[in-house]
Amino acid sequence: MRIGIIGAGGVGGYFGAQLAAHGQDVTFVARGRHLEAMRTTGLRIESESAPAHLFPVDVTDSVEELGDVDVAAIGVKLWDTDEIGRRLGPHLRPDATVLSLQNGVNKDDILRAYLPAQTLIGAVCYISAKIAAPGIIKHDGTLARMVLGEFDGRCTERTMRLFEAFIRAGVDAELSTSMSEVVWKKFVFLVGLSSVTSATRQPVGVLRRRERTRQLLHDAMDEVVRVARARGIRLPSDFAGRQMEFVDTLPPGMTSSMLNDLLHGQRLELPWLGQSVVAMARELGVPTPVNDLLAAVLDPYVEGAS
Ligand SMILES: NC(=O)C1=CN([C@@H]2O[C@H](COP(=O)(O)OP(=O)(O)OC[C@H]3O[C@@H](n4cnc5c(N)ncnc54)[C@H](OP(=O)(O)O)[C@@H]3O)[C@@H](O)[C@H]2O)C=CC1
Ligand SMILES: CC(C)(CO)C(=O)C(=O)O
Repeated sequence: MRIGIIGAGGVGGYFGAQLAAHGQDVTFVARGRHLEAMRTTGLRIESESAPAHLFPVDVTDSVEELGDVDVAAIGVKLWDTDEIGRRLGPHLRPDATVLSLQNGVNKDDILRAYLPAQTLIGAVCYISAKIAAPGIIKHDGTLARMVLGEFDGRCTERTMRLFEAFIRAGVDAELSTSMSEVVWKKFVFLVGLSSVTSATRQPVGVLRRRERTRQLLHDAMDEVVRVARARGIRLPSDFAGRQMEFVDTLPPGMTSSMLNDLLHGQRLELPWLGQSVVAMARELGVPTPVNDLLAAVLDPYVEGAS
């Protein structure tokens, strides 16, 4: 398969490198010093479970050059989604497949505005990875999970081909027939984890060990479950409790991509995560005092360090 990876950061760089290292024809779109390093020294994945070094790397700075790919996977931060959709849409083949590796519950709606309707499939990934230095992606722990599926629940040849490509690349992949629930389940976990790790500047091991922060994490997730249920998403009412069991399996040093951005003075995805929960909850009349407070505490950092 000819695969374009737009945004070669923590997520795009990791999954793209694994696909390329296992036989797929991958072109990355990158920019700045990361692009230069990928051109000169390649793309290195530092990982305890799946280290890799691609050299040479097929990399460009032009989204428009991906016009003939079979699959385009989007791995930019949420604030760059509109730009990517606008640039990619007119160049895509009508039979291409697009998947967003991003977080949040409105990533696919943003893209739908720019892409031919049939191109988009659902995707949700679980991984902790970041650009450690130009050309180098650091994968923390061993979690590398990808859930894929058509939004209408059908099992199609294209989702099957992609699923098989991820499995061959060593990714813990799964095909789902209920992608909107999958997207919301990740959202519940991520909103809680990103807001609480960022507000406390602490990793998951500390948060789950201390009674108060454990309760805070549970309650932040539980409010998102209430918002989801008020919107008609079929999540069990005790889903936050079940997510705490998942939290207990994570490596103690794991944080979140938002805390990584905060510590590096970068913009935060908060408007699409915790702050969007607060906005949805207001419309629905669902009380979310924990997320209101966390969103307010993090608000001064949303635009990054000036
Ligand atoms: N990191 C993680 O562990 C996880 C992240 N996610 C989600 O995945 C998404 C991506 O996050 P993450 O991988 O951390 O992000 P990163 O910041 O690590 O990577 C994004 C990359 O895309 C580049 N980029 C943005 N726009 C363009 C463009 N027009 N042309 C070329 N390159 C571009 C950025 O460059 P520049 O730096 O110059 O902006 C950056 O190198 C987010 O929605 C995040 O929430 C999901 C699961 C886990
Ligand atoms: C919590 C985590 C690491 C899980 O994939 C994530 O999605 C993020 O921090 O953006």
